Amino acid sequence: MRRISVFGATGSIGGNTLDLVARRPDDFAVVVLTGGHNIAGLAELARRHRPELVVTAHEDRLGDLRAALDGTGLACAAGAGAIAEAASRPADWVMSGIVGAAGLPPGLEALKQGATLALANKESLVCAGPLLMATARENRAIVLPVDSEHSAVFQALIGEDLAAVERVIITASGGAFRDWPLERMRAATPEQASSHPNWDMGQRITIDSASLFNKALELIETHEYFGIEPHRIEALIHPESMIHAMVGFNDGALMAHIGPPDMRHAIGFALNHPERRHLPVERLDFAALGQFSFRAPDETRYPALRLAREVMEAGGLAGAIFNAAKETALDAFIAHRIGFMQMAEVVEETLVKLSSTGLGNAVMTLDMVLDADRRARDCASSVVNQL
Ligand SMILES: NC(=O)C1=CN([C@@H]2O[C@H](COP(=O)(O)OP(=O)(O)OC[C@H]3O[C@@H](n4cnc5c(N)ncnc54)[C@H](OP(=O)(O)O)[C@@H]3O)[C@@H](O)[C@H]2O)C=CC1
Ligand SMILES: CC(=O)[C@@H](O)[C@H](O)COP(=O)(O)O
Ligand SMILES: [Mn+2]
Repeated sequence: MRRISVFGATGSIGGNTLDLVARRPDDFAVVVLTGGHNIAGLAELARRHRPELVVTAHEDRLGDLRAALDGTGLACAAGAGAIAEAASRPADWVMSGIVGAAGLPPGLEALKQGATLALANKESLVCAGPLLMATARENRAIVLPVDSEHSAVFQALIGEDLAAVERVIITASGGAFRDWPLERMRAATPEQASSHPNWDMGQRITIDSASLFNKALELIETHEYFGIEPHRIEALIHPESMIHAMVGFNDGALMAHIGPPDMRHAIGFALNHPERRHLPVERLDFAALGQFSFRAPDETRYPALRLAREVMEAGGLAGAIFNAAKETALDAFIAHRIGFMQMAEVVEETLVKLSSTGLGNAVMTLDMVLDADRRARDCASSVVNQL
């Protein structure tokens, strides 16, 4: 019986993870479930999976969580500190399914206690790739990528020599506005951006898909996780979202990972690793699909891709600044305070203003990352206020 914890249980990744877990009740014992504002959803999951501990991220919701769990005998806690502490509870496998930089501290705690970290929270690698990977190495823990493209690259690399990799192509659906002219994108609303053509995901990543900020994060994630040089990593628009990534080798071969847009594949691969087991995902009928299409992303429509390359070039704390500025800009867009294309302006201006915030020769620590994150949020907020 494997002991597993799910951070971000009330979200899209959390739901898909627990769907797989519920299909094999004899194989898993649930240690921790965490959520945020969705107390009713968290309590329902807790009643079904009977974890040792249930945690909400919000201290002021502890009373609500207690009431929702009344009569279950389940222990509960609240707050960001409680979430990080919960991650230090012994578990074999931990799903990192919180959205945003808030996923970093519990991910590090899970690695410190030697768990396998199934990493959906790409922000952890963007903000603190060197720290996360060093923490895994030092504690002989494993990080398994769950982001669909990175799971695809991981699978294409099994048995291969990284030195033989010439290029990695990660695909992008193009998001909600892929066929819109740029002028129309400028006036796009959060409601319009919150609808994904292929994937069923949380609102924040769905909007990031439309701006290609999601792909920008994923370029950095590829660089940080696999150690592949930035010039070898490409983004390619593939509207069908069936090919998730391709790895090109020095003999000209390309290994493509193909499957339906269903996160239960990438989550299930990490859950069953190192085995492969049956998963309840659709089997593709290529004759019925007919064809796949591709196009190059236009960087005037998607400045996020250029910014990601600048971030990879700068290294150090630039990833933490980039992510925090992006999260702040996204909040402002969702609140109708700035336009869709202005999100990239906020991020670019924050990167320029904080360009001297570096690591120097220092080794990255969580405190440094959190400090850069705070400064970037402050700076990006003042940029938003001036727009
Ligand atoms: N959804 C997908 O298919 C994919 C997602 N990812 C990545 O996985 C992560 C999760 O995405 P997704 O599931 O779509 O997001 P959702 O918005 O659906 O879920 C996010 C989860 O995090 C919780 N949460 C939100 N804010 C905080 C916080 N400050 N502290 C602790 N918990 C918090 C939410 O709680 P509550 O809702 O209760 O407030 C919820 O449980 C993201 O990093 C995303 O980029 C990567 C690839 C695919
Ligand atoms: C499912 C997944 O991994 C998402 O990150 C997905 O890639 C988002 O779709 P886009 O390709 O539109 O960014
Ligand atoms: Mn992805």
